[in-house]
Amino acid sequence: MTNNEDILITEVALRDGSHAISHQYTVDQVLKVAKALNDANVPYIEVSHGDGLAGSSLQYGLSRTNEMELIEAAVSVADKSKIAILLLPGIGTLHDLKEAANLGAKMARIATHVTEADVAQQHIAYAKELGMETVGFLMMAHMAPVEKLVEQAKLMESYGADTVYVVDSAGYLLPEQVRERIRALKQSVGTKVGFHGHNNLSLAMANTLVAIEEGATRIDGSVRCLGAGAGNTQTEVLVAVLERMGIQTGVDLYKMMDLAEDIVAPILQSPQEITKDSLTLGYAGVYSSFALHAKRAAEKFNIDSRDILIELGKRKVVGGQEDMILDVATEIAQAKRSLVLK
Ligand SMILES: CC[C@H](O)CC(=O)C(=O)O
Ligand SMILES: [Mn+2]
Repeated sequence: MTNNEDILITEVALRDGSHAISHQYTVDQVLKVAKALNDANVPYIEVSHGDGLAGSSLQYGLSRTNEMELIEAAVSVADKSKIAILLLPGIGTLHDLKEAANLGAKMARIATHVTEADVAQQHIAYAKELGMETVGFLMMAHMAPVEKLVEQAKLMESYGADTVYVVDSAGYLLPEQVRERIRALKQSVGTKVGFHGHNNLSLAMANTLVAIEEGATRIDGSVRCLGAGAGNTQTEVLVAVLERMGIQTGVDLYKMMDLAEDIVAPILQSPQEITKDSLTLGYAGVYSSFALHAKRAAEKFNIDSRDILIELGKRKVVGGQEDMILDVATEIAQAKRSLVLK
């Protein structure tokens, strides 16, 4: 490990948190957050649209600022931290990856649905060619049995991933489910293993600690829980807990607390809480980034957003199927109307 730390944290508020603020980051906000994270010795800072490079679109939500400008801003203030980007093959391209690398991004996290690692081959290989550290990011990890996850992680490894992540995109996994997944990966792949949690069932911290117990050494967190849904494992809290457990992260706790309170809290449109919508994401196993889309659809059709999310969970909708949110909302509204007319 670099820096003799036990756990290396990747701060995701400037990427996953983009979902929570409808992709409205400004250069000034990114400069301030990235500088403070760098000063607090956070090893990796992820910066991208919430849905990864080139995510800015009507389907996923338009960014206020071109993400390449945000990446450039973060790189300009990070002399210790490395800037990471997220890329979902099919949304981001090799061209986007190259542009980010040219701007100084040092880590490429290539994200696929948990059963679709094969679409990451080109992107992982190209990131390696560009000299970047590479992560295979297996999203919606609850949707595949452990053996399938292992098979997909092995594929990511064969493409050149330095680390493979178990990504609990819906915040659905229970601690024992995290345990069996991380344990299986540790037994079968030679890469480092990481964990990315969401706090929709208030289990992000517990799940992260179980992941660490089973040998995960790369952990994602979002300061002030600034991530999709109820947010991720809260970085400053994680640093404090690990410090008490005698586990070194190298991150300065007071500086993280100050950043959370003074810089990040004012960026939030509302405090990150486990609301009825985010709780439903975790309960139904739905992508955390769907929360705001479902809320808007519910308002438009005057229906309960929880009904939309539960139905999306039943249909096992995955990332990239955001258009289904409106379809499901329309169907629920029609069914409601026909009930009234009967
Ligand atoms: C849509 C990409 C997604 O937000 C990536 C991620 O953080 C997750 O799956 O949890
Ligand atoms: Mn996430």
